[in-house]
Amino acid sequence: MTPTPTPTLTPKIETYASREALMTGLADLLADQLSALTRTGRARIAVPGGTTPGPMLTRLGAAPLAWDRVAVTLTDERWVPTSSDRSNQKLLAGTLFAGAAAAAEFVPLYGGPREPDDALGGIAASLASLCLPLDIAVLGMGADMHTASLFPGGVGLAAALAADAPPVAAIRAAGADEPRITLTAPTLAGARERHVLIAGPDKRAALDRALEVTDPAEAPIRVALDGATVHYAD
Ligand SMILES: O=C1O[C@H](COP(=O)(O)O)[C@@H](O)[C@H](O)[C@H]1O
Repeated sequence: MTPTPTPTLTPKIETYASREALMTGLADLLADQLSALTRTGRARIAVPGGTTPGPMLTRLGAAPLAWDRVAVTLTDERWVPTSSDRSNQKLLAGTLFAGAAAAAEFVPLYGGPREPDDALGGIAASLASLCLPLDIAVLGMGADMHTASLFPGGVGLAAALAADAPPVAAIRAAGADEPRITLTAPTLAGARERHVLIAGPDKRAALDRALEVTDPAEAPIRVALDGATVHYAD
């Protein structure tokens, strides 16, 4: 397995005056990009879960665009029932899909109650037919430099970082409370547009660290940074 090479990276960094401006600014930018895509065809977007993107997803989901031409998936999912507060799918239900975006086609990454490894093939096939290649990937990042569920030190990380990795992989990591399923490095890097959403000085420091190291296994966010725009507020 050959790791995805990550050269010197120089993402564009957009700094916003406040978190509110960050959420609004990124949501409006994504709505513009999706609108442009749906004017001539279909659009495919992956969005993050976790604690940060809720307000951005709510505003994006209310945008008046042709959502029936948009396929949405997650960058990653926690392997928990969709009723769990840990579920990224549940987050989307209460934010993005609470608005006009309910008309979009959603491609879930959770396929329980099986083990994630047993569900990967079916999920990869759904993604390939409905959502890949991605037009837009919106990513979060943890202070440990993980993105999606590509956790440093995770079991399954090397396979998920490989240049020839399938679209999704299962990950188990000390930093994750439950097994995860994640879009892999080539799937994320293959998105035509990549936006990274981070808030707070801890994550800004983590981004700076990630730009200094060379090994994506140490700083998995690196797989998405080449040509990406990082959207940041304190
Ligand atoms: O576990 C996850 O973490 C990252 C970062 O989340 P945050 O809570 O620090 O904003 C997120 O992007 C990912 O989708 C999520 O599953």
